[in-house]
Amino acid sequence: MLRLVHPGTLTATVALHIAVGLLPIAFIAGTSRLIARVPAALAAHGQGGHWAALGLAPLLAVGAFVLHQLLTPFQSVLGELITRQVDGACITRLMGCALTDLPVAELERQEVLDILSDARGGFERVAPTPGDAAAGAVALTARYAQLAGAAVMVALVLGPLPGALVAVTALLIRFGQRGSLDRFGLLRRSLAGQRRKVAYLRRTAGGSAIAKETRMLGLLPWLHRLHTQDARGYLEPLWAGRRRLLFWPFVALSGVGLLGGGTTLVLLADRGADGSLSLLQLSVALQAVLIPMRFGVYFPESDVQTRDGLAAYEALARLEEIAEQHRTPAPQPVSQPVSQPVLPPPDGPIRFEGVTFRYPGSERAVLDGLDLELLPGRSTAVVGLNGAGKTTLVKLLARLHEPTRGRVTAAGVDLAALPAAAWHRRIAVIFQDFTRYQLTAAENIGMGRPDRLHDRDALRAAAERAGALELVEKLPHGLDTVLSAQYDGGTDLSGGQWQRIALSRALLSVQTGATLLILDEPTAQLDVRAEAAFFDRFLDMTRGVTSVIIAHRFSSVRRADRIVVLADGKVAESGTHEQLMERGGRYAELFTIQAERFAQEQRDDLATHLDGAR
Ligand SMILES: Nc1ncnc2c1ncn2[C@@H]1O[C@H](COP(=O)(O)OP(=O)(O)OP(=O)(O)O)[C@@H](O)[C@H]1O
Repeated sequence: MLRLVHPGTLTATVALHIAVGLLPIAFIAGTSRLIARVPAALAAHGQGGHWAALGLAPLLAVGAFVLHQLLTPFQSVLGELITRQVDGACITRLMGCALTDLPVAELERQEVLDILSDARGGFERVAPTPGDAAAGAVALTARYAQLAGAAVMVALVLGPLPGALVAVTALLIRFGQRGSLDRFGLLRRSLAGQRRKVAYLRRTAGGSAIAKETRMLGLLPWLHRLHTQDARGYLEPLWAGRRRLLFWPFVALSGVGLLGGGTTLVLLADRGADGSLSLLQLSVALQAVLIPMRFGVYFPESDVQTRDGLAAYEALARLEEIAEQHRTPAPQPVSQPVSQPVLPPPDGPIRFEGVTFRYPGSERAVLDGLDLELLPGRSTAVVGLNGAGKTTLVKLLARLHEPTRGRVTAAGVDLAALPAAAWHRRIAVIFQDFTRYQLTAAENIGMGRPDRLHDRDALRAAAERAGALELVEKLPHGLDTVLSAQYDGGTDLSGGQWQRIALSRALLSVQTGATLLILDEPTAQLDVRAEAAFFDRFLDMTRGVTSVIIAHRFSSVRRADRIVVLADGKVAESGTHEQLMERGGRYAELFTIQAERFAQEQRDDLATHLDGAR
């Protein structure tokens, strides 16, 4: 991890810590010399020579003290610099890993989510970060420099054996405690799942979204109970572990410290009593012996930082390892030539060929031998009941998951053989839960093609095609308005307005090279009529583009070139609206039920309206 620190910063920090660590040793030397000179100064008192009798000792003591005070603040300044450098590099790696390198299937695995939560917790400064760990580790040089200085002083006064004794005692305590801390760190890591639950509840309860429901439904006591229960599930094993792994070893190690320190002090007292030590030696050794004794406590500048910060760094390293396992191509037999993936022509048909898909850890096949062809330049609407697998189909098409069996091809080329990034550039998707970035309108639209983010004409053209230009122009700062009222001059958008922005984003991709447009029910917040109008407009605007539209309400997509009904993991029916109605099958049945319900709702609305008017 220290490789992430700029060499100049690292060298300067280590040098500073060594200086700050050794200055107390110089102070001990100065004060001891001062004490030793006191009798001579007293003798010279009144004869005007008492300052001269003290010699340079006061200067050494005061100089060491003042310099120590002056340099100490720079320790935290340089420590902060190390923290920033390491965290900056790590956060870039974490973003790359979580947002692109890790396959989506991995991001849905419990174990990976736990690791991710630990890594993210570290970077969000919920716990010490890897940068804090690096700064804390470097800060230890001050402690060890001081220990070395103290041991040398004891050795000079009492001999090499007592010098070695104080050093070894301090190191034994230190490494004993470090071991305890590491074991405690492992326990903490094993509780990642529980910790994630508590963190989720705290984050949710701290946000504004839940406030309305909490008031309306009187959820507060229930939330309190849930929080207490989850917090106990996490904290009780942690506390028990702290007693077992930290407290009792601490008591035992304190005994070791007492033995080593006590032996040295007894030796010192004995040598002092028999007159074989001068006042200077006695003072030096007495003060020096106290320094190793401080190794009996945890170091506030380093211990928690290295334990938790390293855990976050290790979590990042494990995520990168998982991502790497997916990146490594399967070894090819030596006799077979390595084939380069060929990008399919953009105007070929896309086919699902006998595609079966199970989510990791699930026995149920969501798609079960599905065959489906998406015709180039035409719109295909995919409809079906809740849980029929419509979104799953989109995920396979977008290569966020790979089929368990069968394949998806574009112009005959298996998508699995293509680099995912190249395929992604061919697609524009609006997901059900598309991201509403708290950024400017320009950036929200420009996300469709980040390399065209500054091409205002392209952004406007996309907004115009999506019917969002008027909306954008009415914003307080036009395209530069932040789409969140939480920022100065920013504004919130309605669900429908957001959909238009998302559509502009997708159309920008199409304008600049994407050849397949996918809409996964981005109209959930619209009423029936608005949804139908949205899809009609969409179909008009994207004529000639290969598009896939997922919809709940059958009536909304009746104008699609082809409608596909998904059921039991397969295509149950397909055709135009008219063909499917004529056929009188599942589509016709569900369409009629939905149409009747809609007509009834309209009659009810009208009756309520008339009652109110009377
Ligand atoms: N990440 C996942 N892990 C395990 N099962 C999942 C996952 N995502 C979806 N499923 C399951 O797969 C099935 C199909 O889900 P999918 O979201 O594809 O349906 P859908 O037709 O889009 O439904 P809806 O109309 O409600 O959006 C459901 O039974 C769902 O529970």
